[in-house]
Amino acid sequence: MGASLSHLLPSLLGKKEYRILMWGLFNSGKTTILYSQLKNLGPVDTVSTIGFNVESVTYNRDVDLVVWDLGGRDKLRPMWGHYFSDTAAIIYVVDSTNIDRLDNAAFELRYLLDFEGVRDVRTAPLLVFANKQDLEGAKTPEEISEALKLDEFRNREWKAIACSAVDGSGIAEGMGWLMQCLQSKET
Ligand SMILES: Nc1nc2c(ncn2[C@@H]2O[C@H](COP(=O)(O)OP(=O)(O)OP(=O)(O)O)[C@@H](O)[C@H]2O)c(=O)[nH]1
Ligand SMILES: [Mg+2]
Repeated sequence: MGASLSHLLPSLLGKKEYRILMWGLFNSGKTTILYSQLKNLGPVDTVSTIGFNVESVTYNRDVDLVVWDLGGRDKLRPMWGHYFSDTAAIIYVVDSTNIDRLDNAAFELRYLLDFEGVRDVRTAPLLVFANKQDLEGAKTPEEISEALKLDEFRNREWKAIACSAVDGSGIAEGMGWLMQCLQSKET
């Protein structure tokens, strides 16, 4: 009862609520982005996520987000269809310093986007966070876009943005782009 009322409250107040799915290889920085930056909790110690985290995030006065952070090691992929209905947008997080795993990151991104039965994900805008830019050797968002072959995605809006989950750079820019995509879809 409490949960369903709290779910209804934003729409009763005229607030928009968007469900956002965040994924990427393990250790890419998803949980750090969620708690340190989106929930604004400051530095956090994370452990590799088993299953998922789901959190409500107040984006601004008019918009709430429900962010699903799926563990990169998740063995529960057959269950994905249960989480994804009404997904408005996807955030894909990449460790920009881990060049050896970029091919794998490209493969796993397609696995997610092709996932059967995930109707809304087929057109949802895609924000790629090229994370860990505070570390030496981080690839640029252009290099990450190329490695992930993002220009193959012709039927959805996408953008790669440099960020650091540790110092917060780029997070607001990325989320701002995503919100613009979502709001322009509605007008
Ligand atoms: N230097 C630096 N370290 C980061 C950054 N983002 C995350 N980390 C570190 O990378 C490690 C993994 O971060 P997590 O947020 O747990 O990664 P995850 O993507 O949630 O991993 P899984 O839950 O296993 O899928 C942690 O030690 C973080 O402190 C970043 O932007 N810069
Ligand atoms: Mg995690």
